[in-house]
Parts: sequence; C-alpha cells; structure tokens
Amino acid sequence: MSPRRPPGRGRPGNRPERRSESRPEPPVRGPVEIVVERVGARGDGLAEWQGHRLYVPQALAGDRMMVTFGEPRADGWEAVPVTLLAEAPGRADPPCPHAGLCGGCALQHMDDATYAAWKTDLLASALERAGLAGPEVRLNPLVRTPPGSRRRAVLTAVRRGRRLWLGFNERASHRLVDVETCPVLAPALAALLAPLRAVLADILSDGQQIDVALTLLDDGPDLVLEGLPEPDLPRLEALSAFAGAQDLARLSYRTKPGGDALPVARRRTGLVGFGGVTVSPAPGAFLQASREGEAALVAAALSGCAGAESVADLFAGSGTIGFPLAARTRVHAVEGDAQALATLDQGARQLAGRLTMERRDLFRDPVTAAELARFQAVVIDPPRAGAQAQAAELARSAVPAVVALSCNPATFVRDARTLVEGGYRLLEVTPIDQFLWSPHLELAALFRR
Ligand SMILES: C[S@@+](CC[C@H](N)C(=O)[O-])C[C@H]1O[C@@H](n2cnc3c(N)ncnc32)[C@H](O)[C@@H]1O
Repeated sequence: MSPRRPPGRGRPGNRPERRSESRPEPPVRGPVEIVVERVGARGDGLAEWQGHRLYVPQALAGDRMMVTFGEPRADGWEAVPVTLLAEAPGRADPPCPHAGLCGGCALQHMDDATYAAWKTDLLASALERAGLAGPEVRLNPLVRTPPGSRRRAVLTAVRRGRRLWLGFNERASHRLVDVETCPVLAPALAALLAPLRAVLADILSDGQQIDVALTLLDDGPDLVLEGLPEPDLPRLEALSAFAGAQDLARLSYRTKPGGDALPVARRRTGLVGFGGVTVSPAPGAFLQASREGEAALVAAALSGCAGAESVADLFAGSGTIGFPLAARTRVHAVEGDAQALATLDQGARQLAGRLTMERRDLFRDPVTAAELARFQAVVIDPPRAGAQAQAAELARSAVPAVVALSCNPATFVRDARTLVEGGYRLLEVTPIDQFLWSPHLELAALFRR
C-alpha cells in the first residue's frame, strides 16, 4: 500500500527536506483508521481524524484505510498509508513506476472514468462556488490528452558526489524523484532521459544543480540547460557531442534566469507550425504542453471569434492562437515578452498584414475599454495569476465576444465574475486536460454580451 520510494530518498545525494526547527509532534504515533471524504483540488485525498486534517496520497473518495501521521502541513498532516481496509471503486494500476512520488502526476491511481469525472467536477464546483454555474452555462466534456503527448517539461538535475539525480519534484516535498522513464512525455523527449543523465554526470561538478527545459519542436528536440555556469571547452565538446548523437534541433544554456540562451549546438532551425504559419521560437519559449490540448484551445478561439472582423489576442505568446485566427480574420496580438514578440513578427510576415502586434505589460497597462472598441472579439490567455486589471477593462467595454483561456480555474472564476458583473453572459466552458494525471486543469470559456 505504501508508495514505492526512490533509491536514495532522504540520503545525502538528494536535496534535503526543509524542516522547521519547531516541528510539531503528531497527535498520535501509531496507525489510525480514516475514511477519505474526497480528493481535493491538489489531488490529495482529504480525511479527518479527531479534528485533524489529513492529506492522503493516491487515495480515492471512500477509501477506508489505516494511516500514520507523517510530515506536518500548514493546516494538517501528511498521511502515510499503512493498510487499505476497503477500497473505493475507481482504482487503476498506475502506468508509471514513479506513481505516487512525482508531484506532477499525482492521479495515476484513478481509472479513466474516475479521473475524467474528478477533473470535470473540479471545474464544475469552482463555477458553482463562484455563482457562475446555471442551466444557461454549458460545461463540455473533458478534452483528453493521451500519454506520450507532453511536448514540454522542465526537469531538475543535481550532482552530489558521484551520484547524479535527474527528475521532478517529489509530491509535497522539495526532494527530487529520480526518473528513468516518463510515460507522459513525448517518446522523443523520454528517450533523451538516459543520455541526458550520462552527459550531465560528466559535466556537472559536485554540488551543482541546474534545470533542463525540454521542448519537442517540429524539427526535433530543443533543450535549454538553465543555470549552467559558463562551461569550459571539454564540457562544451561533451554537450555538443550529446546534441549530435541525440539529433537535437538545438541545445543551449543560460547562466542565470532571464539571461540570454547561449547556443551549444544549432543543428536545425527549431521550427514550429501554427495553423499554416511556421516560426522559430526562442529557445525554451512557452508553448502549449500538448498538441491535442492546443488544438482544443485553438478550436474554442476560432469558434468564439467566428464572424468577428477584428480580434484582439491578449497574452498572445508566440502566436499559438493568433496565427490560426489570422488565417481567417484581422488580429491584433498583445504580449509582454520581447522574444515572443519577435516570434509574432516572424509569423506576421507570412500573414499579409492580417496580424499586427504590440508589446505591452497587460498587468500594469491593460488595453482600455476605449481601445477595445475596435474589436468584435477578444481572446485572453493570461498566466496562472489571471488578468484582473484586463478583465476590469473588458467588463467596461462593449466587445461582443470574449474567449477566455486559462490554466488556473481559481483565477479564471475571479476574472469571470468581473466579466459577468460587467454584463457578459458565460455560455460555455470546456475543461482541457493539458497535464495528464496532474491536478492541473486548463479551460476555454466563451462569454457574450
Ligand atoms: C499562458 S501563456 C499564453 C501564450 C499564448 N496565448 C499561447 O497559447 O501559447 C501567457 C503569456 O502571457 C505573457 N505574459 C505574462 N505576463 C504578461 C504581462 N504582464 N503582460 C503581457 N503579457 C504577459 C507570457 O509571456 C505568455 O506568453
């Protein structure tokens, strides 16, 4: 019953757990019997024992089990499962050997139907709590993404002595899960894990830690080693040989966050196509996590903007949504990141004047209601923080249609309430499973005046 632990967990090779000096004592030492009430928004089973909140990994609503009290949390305790006394329906054999460890894939123990229902309910209850549910709001079925479809991931690598760790953060912890395989990653990225581990073991010094951003572009993998100190010539040669042997499109490194990506190897251009436009995004640039999820987001934007002669694409990124829209109508893309603007510019040149662009900080300087008057539709796709200031301007505008794309239901409902209070009607919401087996959920929503 207790999940498998990685080799070396808690040993000096891995990153130490951050423990507070005044760690509270658990209320009881031995096992206690609990029943899991539900699976919470972060993917943990939630249970109570004598007034203490317990977070149970890999649980299903209705599981009855013996657990011990583990690490303290802000408002409760980690539960360490000991024996499953009565199993709730809906359990599946996890496909990954690291199931229950990687924080990113906490829900592999659910069978397909239970998983889809849990994700859909997550959104339904967020809408309900915000007063946004009702018979006029259509909640579409979850758009699924298959294993092997993730085309972007960031792993962490740490060298301690002779041991190299390469993997993802452990659930509810700062430790790493050392991964040899990863069933969510596109096979072309998963195949890089072993050779990547070998080259990093050669080039990292004792104590060094870096992140590795992997992206699968249309002409091959694009890797960025984030936080790598300036490599000497033998290290550069080792990295270059790795790029050649693995047929990477591009390999680069950044010595510090936000710094320039310095090329090690550029064997191909690094291309990605969006609705008939082909561009070369900056190394490590934001792309939607899977092509399947991206297709659902684009479809929602195209359908919500149908008939509009002029559309504003706010938080446009590298043109994922704006380019396919511009194949049909005029688009004004607004984005804060200079490198994304450069990619938008590449696409604009292929779109015969149908896409214009503007660099703007939409948190500090949202597009005003008056400026929005020239658009018949707006697509808004902010980062996880949402777009409070921009939603307020939209609420004051007369734009007939708004398509809101979001990777965070919590900030989505906050901003959606602003739109509804400004007179918009929420018509349709589509949950999209961009991050398979994780508690994360993307969505596309359509509002009209
Ligand atoms: C979720 S991504 C969406 C990008 C694009 N729509 C796509 O689907 O690939 C959010 C985008 O918002 C941009 N962004 C973040 N903060 C911003 C700000 N304050 N002003 C303008 N753009 C911002 C990021 O650079 C990123 O491109």
